[in-house]
Amino acid sequence: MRILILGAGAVGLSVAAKLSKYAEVFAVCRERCSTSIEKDGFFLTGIWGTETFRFPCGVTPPEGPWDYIIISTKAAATREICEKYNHLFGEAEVVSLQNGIGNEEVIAEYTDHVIGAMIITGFEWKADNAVFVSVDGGATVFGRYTGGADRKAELLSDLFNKAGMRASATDNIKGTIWSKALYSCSLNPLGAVMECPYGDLLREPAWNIIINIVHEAFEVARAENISLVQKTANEYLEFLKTAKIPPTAAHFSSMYQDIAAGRKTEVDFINGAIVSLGRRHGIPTPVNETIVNLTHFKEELS
Ligand SMILES: NC(=O)C1=CN([C@@H]2O[C@H](COP(=O)(O)OP(=O)(O)OC[C@H]3O[C@@H](n4cnc5c(N)ncnc54)[C@H](OP(=O)(O)O)[C@@H]3O)[C@@H](O)[C@H]2O)C=CC1
Ligand SMILES: CC(C)(CO)C(=O)C(=O)O
Repeated sequence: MRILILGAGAVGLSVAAKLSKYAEVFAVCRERCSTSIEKDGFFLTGIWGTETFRFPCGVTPPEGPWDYIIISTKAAATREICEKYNHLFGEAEVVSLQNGIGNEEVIAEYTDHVIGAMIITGFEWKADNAVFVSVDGGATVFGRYTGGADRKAELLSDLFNKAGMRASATDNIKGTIWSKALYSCSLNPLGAVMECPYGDLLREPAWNIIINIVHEAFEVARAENISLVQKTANEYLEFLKTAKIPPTAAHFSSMYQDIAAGRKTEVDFINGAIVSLGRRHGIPTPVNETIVNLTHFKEELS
């Protein structure tokens, strides 16, 4: 199987490393990363174990055809990646291994072969050729975009499992992506602005804000006809508190890490997407809008 990973950073390089033992993989990454990886290998540490990997990577992808093309940039770069590399898409299944709402819609403008994914494992840069895998909030889930059972999504999930990365396939990838977006819009920006790990957000003043974020987002999800496992905002909040926060309680959000490193966050594709979809449906989302502004304010101050 031939797999191309486009925009390989903390997530993409780690996944490339693990898959490289079972498939022909090439990771398109920044030159600083490929230079270090070619010289010393790629170091993975943390809950997936400690191992050094060697796999092909660089700034220029080899020719296709590819079976799967995995996009693993931040959401803001999805269109740029599609513009630059859509000539390689061919019959490949193009997979969004990203956070946020809207990546699959962008990819679908360039190909009919779109697979969505939801990943809830934590990856932190340690060097240009080193990543620490910090937390595991559940299996990675793949599914045909926009829905339905799908053999190609199942095959990819099987390969991830074989390579030691917990995965499954779903016939409702939209619902799965939205469920992660609800988790991210509740915890990610607040953790960044307040500079605290997820576990601290269970304290009452933070939780009061999260209640409002989730209620607004839930109304938008309903207007978008998203099928979620939890049928009410309160049910989701209970799930967040009891099932999702505990395994990632010590984690500092990726937006916190982005701001600390002087990068822009993905807030526009998480809470910002709730705000813009809310506008489309005439649903007020003042708390999510405030969170977007607060996060941008924090980005500017840092
Ligand atoms: N890190 C985590 O714990 C998790 C992340 N996610 C999601 O996964 C996605 C990827 O996250 P993550 O890996 O952390 O992000 P990173 O920023 O570490 O990785 C993306 C990489 O793509 C590079 N890149 C951007 N554009 C191009 C291009 N045109 N050509 C080559 N390389 C390019 C970036 O370089 P540069 O920075 O120089 O632009 C960066 O190295 C995000 O949507 C994130 O929210 C989901 C679950 C957990
Ligand atoms: C690392 C983790 C599990 C927690 O936020 C995550 O999935 C993310 O940042 O998107």
